[in-house]
Amino acid sequence: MEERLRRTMMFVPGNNAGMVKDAGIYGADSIMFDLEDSVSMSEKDAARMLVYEALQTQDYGDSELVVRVNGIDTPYFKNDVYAMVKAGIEVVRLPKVESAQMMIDLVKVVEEAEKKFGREPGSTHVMAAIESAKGVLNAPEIAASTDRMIGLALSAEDYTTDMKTHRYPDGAELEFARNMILHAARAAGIAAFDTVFTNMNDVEGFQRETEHIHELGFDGKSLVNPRQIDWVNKVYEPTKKEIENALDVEAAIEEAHQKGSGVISMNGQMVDRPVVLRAQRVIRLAKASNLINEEGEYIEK
Ligand SMILES: CC(C)(COP(=O)(O)OP(=O)(O)OC[C@H]1O[C@@H](n2cnc3c(N)ncnc32)[C@H](O)[C@@H]1OP(=O)(O)O)[C@@H](O)C(=O)NCCC(=O)NCCSC(=O)C[C@@](O)(CC(=O)O)C(=O)O
Ligand SMILES: [Mg+2]
Repeated sequence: MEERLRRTMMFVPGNNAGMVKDAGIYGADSIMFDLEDSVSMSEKDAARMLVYEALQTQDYGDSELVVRVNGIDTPYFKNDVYAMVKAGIEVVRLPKVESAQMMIDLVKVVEEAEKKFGREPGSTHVMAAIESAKGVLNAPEIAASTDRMIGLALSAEDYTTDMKTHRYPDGAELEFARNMILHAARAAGIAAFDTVFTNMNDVEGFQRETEHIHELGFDGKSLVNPRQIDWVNKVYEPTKKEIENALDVEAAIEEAHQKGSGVISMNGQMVDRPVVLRAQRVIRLAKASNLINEEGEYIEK
């Protein structure tokens, strides 16, 4: 199956009826309804009901549907998971994950809910938000904790609090966590999401951070505002040169396969499996940015 693009995962406060209703119009790769920290204690039940209703009635297009449930040690957790699985959510994101056992405990509740509400067993995926030093150090075992896992996310607001620091423009305080999470995710074959950027007025800072995490190899970022979607997509958009090279690689490897070989030389450059996999990712990103037409050619903008 073709790997899903997850450049943009937008938080939508679960108690905001307007935002929940319109969340599908912005074209986020993933929409993440939040039942946790953007919802006050007094609104937890109302938010869960609002999101449940919206999942039954709204059309969110091609966006992947994710919910951030309340923490496993809260009184809301089980009701959140049951309601969201009943509504057919695609991914449950567990916040403040510090151990593989927390993911195993989540999956147990997801399994119960799938059984109770007649959902296909195994159809609900999960992901972990890493928000503490303990979570970062245990990232490899968390990433490998269950077959349902689609990704790890860095949650820098809680993480920097746990580390007794705060966020700085150069992001030095996040480098260790970013590298741990990225390596743990890649070793387990799942996605890695960088953290939210919360200063809406600092567009330059947002772009700088996105370019940095794109270079490191993250799949994308968690976002708090629809304006950030285009900014991320722009950074992840391949260049004309990258696209043309990827199309050449695809053609070259096709020719190699016809000759019964897995490797070929293209303009003096060896083309083998890793080069092909990178080219395929460039082509997927180019298609998502409407930069390749039906005939598989680059579209000049
Ligand atoms: C930031 C701001 C207040 C700015 O307000 P503003 O009013 O300036 O927004 P504008 O740009 O003017 O809005 C223009 C139009 O877009 C609509 N619109 C805006 N935002 C939308 C959205 N998110 N979803 C759908 N629609 C949206 C809006 O309704 C309007 O629609 P309309 O009136 O029709 O034109 C607003 O965006 C917002 O509330 N964001 C969500 C905040 C949130 O969820 N925080 C919790 C998650 S972080 C966390 O918990 C930390 C973490 O846990 C993270 C981790 O774990 O990763 C960790 O530890 O790090
Ligand atoms: Mg948090």
